[in-house]
Amino acid sequence: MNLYEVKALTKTYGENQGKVLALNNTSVNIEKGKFIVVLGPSGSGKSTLLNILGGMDIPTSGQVTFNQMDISKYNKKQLTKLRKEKIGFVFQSYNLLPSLTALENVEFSTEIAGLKREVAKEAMALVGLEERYNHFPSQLSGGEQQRISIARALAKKPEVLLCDEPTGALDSDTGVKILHVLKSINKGQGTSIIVITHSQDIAKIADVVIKMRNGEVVEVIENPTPISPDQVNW
Ligand SMILES: Nc1ncnc2c1ncn2[C@@H]1O[C@H](COP(=O)(O)OP(=O)(O)OP(=O)(O)O)[C@@H](O)[C@H]1O
Repeated sequence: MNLYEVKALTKTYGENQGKVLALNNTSVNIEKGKFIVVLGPSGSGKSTLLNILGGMDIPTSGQVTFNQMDISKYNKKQLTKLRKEKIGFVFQSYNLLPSLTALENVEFSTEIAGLKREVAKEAMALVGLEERYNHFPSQLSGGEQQRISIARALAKKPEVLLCDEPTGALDSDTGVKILHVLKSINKGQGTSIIVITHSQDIAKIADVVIKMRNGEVVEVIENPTPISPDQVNW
C-alpha cells in the first residue's frame, strides 16, 4: 500500500533569470509503514520534496497523492487540516517555544490536533523523557530538545513523520540516540518515517533509500537488511 504517489512533480521558484528548478518532472511511490531515507547532495531538491509531501508547499505542476487523496489540488484550508491531523514534522533546529515547559510544548500540539491531553504524556514516554516534563528547553541538552520536538510531532498521532536532517546539529552519540527513537517509533507504532540526510551511512538504517540528484529521484533502493543506528559510521 502506498502512502504517497508522486507523479511528474515539478517545482520552480522565482521567475525569468532568477528561476530555479527545484524539482524536475520527478515521480516516486512511497510505501506505508516504512523507514525511508531521502539521500542526495545539497540542492538536489530533498527539502522541496519533503515540504510538498507535508503540505507546507505546493507543486508548480504534477500530482501528489496521500492515502489516495490528491493533495496537490488542496486549497490552503485543506492543507492546514492535513498538516494539523496527519503529518508530524521534525527539523534540524528544534523550534521549541522557550517560555513553555517540555510537556507544555508537546501538549500544544495535542491541543491543536484536538486530542486528549494524555496523548502528550504518551508521546513524551515514547521518546523516553517522562522525567523532563517540567524542564524548559534551555535546561535540556540538544538531544533532549530534539526528543521533545519528536514527541511534539508524535503528539498529534500522525500517520507519517517527516524529518529534515534531524541529527544535523547533534554529535554522533546523541545522533545515534535520535535515530534509535525514530526507529522504535516506526517499528512500535507503525508510523511511516521519512528522513532527509546527506549521509550515505545514515541511509543504511533505512528500509528504502530514495536517491535524489538535480531535482529528480534517480534511484529507489530497497534494503532488506537495514543496520542498527549503533552501527552507523558517523
Ligand atoms: N524558497 C525558495 N526560493 C528559491 N529557491 C529555492 C527555495 N527553496 C529551495 N530553493 C532552491 O531549490 C533547489 C533545491 O533546494 P532544496 O532545499 O530542496 O535542496 P536540498 O536537497 O534539500 O538541499 P540541502 O541538503 O542543502 O538542504 C536549490 O537550488 C535551492 O536553492
